Amino acid sequence: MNHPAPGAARVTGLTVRHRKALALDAVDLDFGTGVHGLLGPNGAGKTSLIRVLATVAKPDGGRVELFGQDMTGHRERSAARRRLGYLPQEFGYYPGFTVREFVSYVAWLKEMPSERTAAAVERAVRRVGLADRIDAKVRTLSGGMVRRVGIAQAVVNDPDVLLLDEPTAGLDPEQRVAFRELLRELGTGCTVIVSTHLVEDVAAACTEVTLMESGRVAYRGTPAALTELGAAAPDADPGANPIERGYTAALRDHRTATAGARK
Ligand SMILES: Nc1ncnc2c1ncn2[C@@H]1O[C@H](COP(=O)(O)OP(=O)(O)OP(=O)(O)O)[C@@H](O)[C@H]1O
Repeated sequence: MNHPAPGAARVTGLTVRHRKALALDAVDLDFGTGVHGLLGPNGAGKTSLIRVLATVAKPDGGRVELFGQDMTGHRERSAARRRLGYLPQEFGYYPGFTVREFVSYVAWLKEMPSERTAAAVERAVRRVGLADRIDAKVRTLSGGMVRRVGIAQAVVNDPDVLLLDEPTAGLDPEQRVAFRELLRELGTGCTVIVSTHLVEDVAAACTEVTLMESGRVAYRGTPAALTELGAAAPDADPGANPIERGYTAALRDHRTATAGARK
């Protein structure tokens, strides 16, 4: 039997605890080229997974591999970080920096060659639609614009794995549409993992959906397959859009299966 080649980001038996809370419970996931939407209720474990993949948190159990390398060693983590882009859920920035200064600083942290930095910063800022504010101080920007600066700093090094934790929170509808287009473009050559509560972002931009629930993977498939699941659900909420119905149906199936397994 042929096994597909492992993706650029892979976790096996990944367990993360926060004091008594089990945030991830022996999760196995493999992410290859494309845009992967991470969905799930509050507290499902999405941020915990992204933080481990970004190498900012250590797992309590299991294995994390990026670019085929185990992330236990300091040297491997440092090498992987240069090829990662990461937008945390709560994104820290320096309000007194201009957009250009801040994104350049991140490029420097990623050890980008200095002769490439200026053009890469301009391109990243242009990609998020902030070219006209590049020399504005970050503190003078709106919340949605600051989020876009966060996306720009995450893509400045042309990462091979891009991790975005709720990137569309606070974006206006026009910017969300533009952002989905950027995601689709990025996903053609890179592994993008994006957590969101906006199920329609997943329908519009993702090649694969991973639905988390209570630290486990509840569903994995294409957005089209999730939509089909919703269409087949007997008591679907008529007010919900097709993929939202799929989301609800997949969660319900997972909860039923988990409750059945406990009996
Ligand atoms: N710093 C922390 N201290 C204690 N418990 C935590 C901490 N961070 C997360 N948790 C717990 O771990 C579990 C997973 O949380 P996580 O933030 O990964 O979920 P999430 O899917 O990202 O949620 P949300 O959609 O609300 O952002 C939850 O039960 C949460 O309460």
